[in-house]
Amino acid sequence: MTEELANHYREIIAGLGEDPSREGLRDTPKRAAKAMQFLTHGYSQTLEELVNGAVFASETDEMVLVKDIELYSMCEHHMLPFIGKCHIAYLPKGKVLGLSKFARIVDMYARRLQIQENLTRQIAEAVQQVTQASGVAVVIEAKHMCMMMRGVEKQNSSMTSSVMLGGFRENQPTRQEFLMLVNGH
Ligand SMILES: Nc1nc2c(ncn2[C@@H]2O[C@H](COP(=O)(O)OP(=O)(O)OP(=O)(O)O)[C@@H](O)[C@H]2O)c(=O)[nH]1
Ligand SMILES: [Zn+2]
Repeated sequence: MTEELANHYREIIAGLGEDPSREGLRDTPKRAAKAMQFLTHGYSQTLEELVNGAVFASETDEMVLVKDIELYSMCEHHMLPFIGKCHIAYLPKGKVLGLSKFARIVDMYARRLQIQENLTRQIAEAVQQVTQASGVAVVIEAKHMCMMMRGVEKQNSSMTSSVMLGGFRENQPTRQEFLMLVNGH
C-alpha cells in the first residue's frame, strides 16, 4: 500500500514539473506516502479498541470538562491541514471515561479527511456512545491552511464549531456554564 501510494506521489512530483529522480527528491514519494498514511491513520481505528474498557463506575453527575486538546486534521476538500483545539464536556450518568481517551477519540476522527463540522459531531456522538452521559458538548476552534496558504489567503480568521447533546442542548444554564469554562471568564 505504501509502495502504491509512493508511486502516485512520484507522478504528482513529475506532474508538478519536478524531477523525482534528483537526489533531494529520491526518497520523497515514500516519505510523503508514509506521512499521509500517518495523517489519516484514524481510518484503521475503532472506538471499541481505542477505549479499551477504560470506562469506570462513578457517582458524579457534575460536568467534566477536558479543555485545549490539540487537534490536527486534514480538510477533505483540499487535503490541507486544519489545526486547532478541541474542548469536550459531559454530564456523567453512572460512569466516567478515562481521561486520555478523550484525546484519543479526537485523534481517531481528526486523523481522517474531514470537514470541521462533521468532525465536531463525530467526536460528540462517540463520547455519548461510550459514556451514555446525560449530555455532551464539543467545541472546536481551528485554522484552515486552505484558507491561509491559498484561496482567500486570510491569516487571522478561525472557525468555531460546536455540537451540544442532551443536557447541554436542553438546559440553558448548563450550556452557559460550559461556554464560560471554555472561554475562561
Ligand atoms: N464548512 C467548512 N468548509 C470548509 C472546511 N474546510 C474547507 N472548507 C471550505 O470548502 C470550500 C470549498 O469550496 P470550493 O469553491 O469548492 O473550492 P475552492 O475553489 O478551492 O474554494 P476557495 O477556498 O474559496 O478558493 C471552501 O470555501 C473552503 O474554505 C471545513 O472544515 N468546513
Ligand atoms: Zn480546504
